[in-house]
Amino acid sequence: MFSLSKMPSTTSVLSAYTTLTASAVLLRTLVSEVQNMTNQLIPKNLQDKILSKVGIFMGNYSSQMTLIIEENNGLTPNEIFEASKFYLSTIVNHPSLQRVKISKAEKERKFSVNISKDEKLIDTFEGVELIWELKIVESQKTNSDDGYLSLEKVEQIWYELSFLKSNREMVLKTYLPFILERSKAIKEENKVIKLSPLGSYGWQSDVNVNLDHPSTFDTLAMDPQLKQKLMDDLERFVRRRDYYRRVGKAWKRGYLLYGPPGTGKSSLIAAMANYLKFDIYDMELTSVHANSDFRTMLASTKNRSIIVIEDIDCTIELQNRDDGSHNYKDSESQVTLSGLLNFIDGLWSCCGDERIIVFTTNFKERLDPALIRPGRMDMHIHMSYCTPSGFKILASNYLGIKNHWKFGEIEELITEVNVTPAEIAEELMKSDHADIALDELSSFLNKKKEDCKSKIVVENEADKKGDEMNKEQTDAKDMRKRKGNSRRGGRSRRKIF
Ligand SMILES: Nc1ncnc2c1ncn2[C@@H]1O[C@H](COP(=O)(O)OP(=O)(O)OP(=O)(O)O)[C@@H](O)[C@H]1O
Repeated sequence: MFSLSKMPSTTSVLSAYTTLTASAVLLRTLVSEVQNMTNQLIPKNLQDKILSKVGIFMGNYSSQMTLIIEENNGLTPNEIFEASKFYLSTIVNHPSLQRVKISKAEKERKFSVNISKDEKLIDTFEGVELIWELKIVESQKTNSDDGYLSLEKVEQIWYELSFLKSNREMVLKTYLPFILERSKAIKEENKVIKLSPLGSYGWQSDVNVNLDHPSTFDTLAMDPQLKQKLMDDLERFVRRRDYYRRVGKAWKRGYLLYGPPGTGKSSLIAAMANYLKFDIYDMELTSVHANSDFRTMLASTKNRSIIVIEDIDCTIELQNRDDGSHNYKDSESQVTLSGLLNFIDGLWSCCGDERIIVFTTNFKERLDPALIRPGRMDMHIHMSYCTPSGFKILASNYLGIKNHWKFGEIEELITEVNVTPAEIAEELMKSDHADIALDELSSFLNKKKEDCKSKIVVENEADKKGDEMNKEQTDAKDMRKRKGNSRRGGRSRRKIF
């Protein structure tokens, strides 16, 4: 029981306090001495390691600090959280981890792995130990939508990043920026390229699909120099952000791909998208009803994308709509060539960065000169019939061979006939055995050559017949003229109409 007689006197309390203070001073001096000796004897890195261990086991939080990285920054996503998630997924094979979270979205190709709740992952950066931990707290929120009360599960998620206070500067100035950069690179590597239709309804996220087109510059059969030129051009384009700003040009580039059907125009677009990791918007001009739609469509596309208008020659009536012969009251409610040109390089085309516009056509000569004049489409790329070097690429793709005794004969035939890479690809796919497939191809090419010869003979004969008929007609005309003149007796020509 508490009694006043047992209370210590003021003098004894003061004396105890003095003793304690003296001991504290003594202890501080001792600690400082030990610190000095330690600094001289033990390297800084090792000291940090020991301290961090001591900190963990003895709960000495004074030497440690923890950064809280929440999922959201108010209403917007927290970029560091996202980056940390990507980064941690690349180091989950660390031996310090016992449990790893694994998942896969239906449309994704790869598993996604990450640290699981309350699991500690120790990363080492520039010799410093950094301890990551994922925290999840579940709670329930009451909703009162439509007058009904319902309970909603809410998850609060954050990462805790702990390290020694002495490394604070390094973490903020080097480690976190490194994570941001690294996650950007990983995102790029794993990016699934999307293909979306683009019509007057704008871009609809629910109709986009993963591109999943296997075409790459390696698999494309096209003139090697042209291929290299295009790849260099694309690379220069993506790294020229500052250049475009400096010269006052919108950061976009236009390519016109032309050539016969089956020469690889669509495959080239897919190869470009795979190379740059750009999404593709496939614009359906037939679904555009008014010039004003172009603006909505442009605004709905994302940066780092390729906008494709295939078979632009099929929309040739645009030319007539715009040639002034039609007196449209309101050009905004019509689709006109000038509307399309505005879409390509007008003011609205400048909203957004790293945009590529690609037109394809089988008939370049049918296009309105305004569409292809210099400066509008930056590069015109001719996709030609197959060449011997193109055939070798296809043989390597389809049969996995670099050489074969039949190559010489086939290459010669290819220079004699117009054959598309698509036709060659189809023949090569007929068998897994190189001998059989190449035999098929050579018979196909020989037949094509024969057909071509007989076609030329028929055409020549038709030309000859035509020439003869023309000659007969001209002779008859001359004859009639001569007769008429003699009847008129040199009178001046009468106007018939
Ligand atoms: N240059 C090429 N290199 C590799 N494969 C090609 C090439 N050209 C065509 N092919 C093959 O032929 C198929 C059809 O080619 P693609 O659709 O790319 O041609 P296109 O020129 O776009 O034809 P179209 O004008 O009819 O749209 C492709 O899937 C591909 O397998």
